[in-house]
Amino acid sequence: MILKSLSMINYKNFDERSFVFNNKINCFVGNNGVGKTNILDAIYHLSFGKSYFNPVASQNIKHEAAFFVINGTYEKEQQTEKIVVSLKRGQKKIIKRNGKIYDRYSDHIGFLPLVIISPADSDLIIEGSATRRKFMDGVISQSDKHYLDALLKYTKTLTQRNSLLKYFALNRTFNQDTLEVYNLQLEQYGQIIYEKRQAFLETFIPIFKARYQAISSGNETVNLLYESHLSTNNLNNLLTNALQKDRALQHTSVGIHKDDLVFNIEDHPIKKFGSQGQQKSFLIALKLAQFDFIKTKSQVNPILLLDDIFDKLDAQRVTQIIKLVNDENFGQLFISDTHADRTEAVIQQVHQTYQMFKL
Ligand SMILES: Nc1ncnc2c1ncn2[C@@H]1O[C@H](COP(=O)(O)OP(=O)(O)OP(=O)(O)O)[C@@H](O)[C@H]1O
Repeated sequence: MILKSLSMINYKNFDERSFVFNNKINCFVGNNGVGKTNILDAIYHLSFGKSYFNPVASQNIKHEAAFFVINGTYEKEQQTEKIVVSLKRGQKKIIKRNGKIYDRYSDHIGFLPLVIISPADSDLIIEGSATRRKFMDGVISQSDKHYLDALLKYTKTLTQRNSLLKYFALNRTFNQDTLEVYNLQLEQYGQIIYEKRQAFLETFIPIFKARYQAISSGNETVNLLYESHLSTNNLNNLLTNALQKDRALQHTSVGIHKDDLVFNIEDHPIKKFGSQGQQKSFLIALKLAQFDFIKTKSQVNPILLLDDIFDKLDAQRVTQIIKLVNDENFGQLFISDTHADRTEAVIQQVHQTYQMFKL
């Protein structure tokens, strides 16, 4: 799968901009703030229908403009695929494939597999469990439609159940039967998600460990541990046991929306006990394992976006990573960096064709 060309109108700091890409490696170089990351984010938009960096959709429209349009032309399985993502202020986002609007955004997820490695990934270590669930969801959803479907239904039911708990509290009323309807739905979808997360990690953890060993210089052991309320009991029982607490809190305190993925080094949390270098290697290993996993599942080489990669790693590590992906016949790579010379020196070592875009 190759992204042949990209054009953007009113996307973040760009008025109008078009690029025709190299089939292998593309580098965006320029000073801080010229919009290198924004271009990568536009490519991310074409795969996921949203920004990797800014969850508020309207903030991706150029200041003072009324809309943005991102247009990508891909070659996939000898077919040309035209993807358009557009947003007008105050309206719903539109995603089109070959002129046809998707009824549901989720139908598009996984069609153009993509992995991004960015300095913002450190949130996975620093922030709360939601970012790590989002990571798991992102990896699994790109190769499993049933997972995404169960996740969307679970999230919708959870919102409804929470609204009901608020309604009960506000109106000093309670109805077990109505709540039970939601409990059963949460149990049904939650069990699917729990089992799929477990199965995913069984495959993913060995890949991740191998990637970490390959890119780290040390011999330390790393691990990922899945934590879920559902490992202790089924969700219906958990919801029943938590009823008084949930009524007091006016939201649902147990379920797979509280799952976490613990990042360990030598059996201790990497957040507290990992060095800067170990944390960086950990994050890169996670993302490369994501690349491997999606590639195996979807039989497509995901597009790989390397944002500001030198911010995380020294030139030797960067070369190692690019060689690694190159050796394994990767698809297409997009890199952003402030220094053209540094990037070019690394790229030339992999003996691939490439294109530099100076911004
Ligand atoms: N909605 C928007 N409208 C206009 N400009 C925006 C919008 N959102 C972001 N920007 C601008 O985009 C620029 C940042 O772009 P980007 O993060 O892509 O830079 P970069 O080239 O990757 O920089 P760095 O090397 O520092 O990472 C900033 O100048 C910011 O003000």
